[in-house]
Amino acid sequence: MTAISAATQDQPRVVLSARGLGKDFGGFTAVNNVDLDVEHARIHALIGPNGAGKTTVFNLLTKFLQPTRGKITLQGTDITRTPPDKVARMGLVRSFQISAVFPHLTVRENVKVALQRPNGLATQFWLPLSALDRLDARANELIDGLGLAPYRDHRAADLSYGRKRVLEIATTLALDPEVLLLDEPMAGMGQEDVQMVARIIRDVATERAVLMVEHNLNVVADICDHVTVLQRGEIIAQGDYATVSSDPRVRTAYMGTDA
Ligand SMILES: Nc1ncnc2c1ncn2[C@@H]1O[C@H](COP(=O)(O)OP(=O)(O)OP(=O)(O)O)[C@@H](O)[C@H]1O
Repeated sequence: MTAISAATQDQPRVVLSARGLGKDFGGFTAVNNVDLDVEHARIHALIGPNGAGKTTVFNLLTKFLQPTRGKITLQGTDITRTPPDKVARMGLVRSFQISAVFPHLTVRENVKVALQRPNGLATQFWLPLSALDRLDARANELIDGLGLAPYRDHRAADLSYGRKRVLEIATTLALDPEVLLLDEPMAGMGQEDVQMVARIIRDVATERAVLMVEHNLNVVADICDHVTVLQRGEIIAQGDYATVSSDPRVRTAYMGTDA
């Protein structure tokens, strides 16, 4: 590799960006003046105490809520007024947790159903065998890549909680997103599942950007490259975990003290 191409690879590439983002609900400002840059091949955490505005920021970025103020760009394109389905097709995909998985279908069937969406195959009544073969190959690739191979023919309902989350991530990856938004991916999990899902998120992020809301600060410290801390709708700190966790404002926000 030449020095120039190595340098280019090391350059952070911003794929999702927000400037001056704000949301008012009636007279109440839930999010104010949020600037955010989410980079390719990085895991970015959005943290903050309850009611800080994390979910609202997620809803604004994915366009489930219309911003009151500010601008959002995805790969350089202004998406501030773009509807959510179009934003998803442009590569910004949000995980919808287990509800996106059909419990009575097997792991393989769930992934194939998800794969038919981006390919537009679902609208066809029957498919040439070659198309089905391609679908099978891609489904197997996703299943193997996420460590679900031993459970390929298990019904989703019979999977452990952690593996259901992994299957849900697999169905999201079927859309081949450039930016993956995960809302509390570790919620309700035991330690073993947390470690498995953390490993998978790290793998997933080698080829795309991940933005996640996460309450488990051990996970954030472990796998996140960049952390944005919100409090009362505003950013109070940004940087790597070591930087934000030693920030007195963050300590006060979490503990009620900076001691
Ligand atoms: N649709 C709405 N109408 C009015 N207020 C809202 C609405 N959605 C959120 N809020 C308020 O905005 C603030 C931020 O809420 P949000 O759910 O974004 O916080 P959060 O950081 O995700 O909290 P948690 O960690 O508890 O999920 C809260 O005070 C909440 O009550």
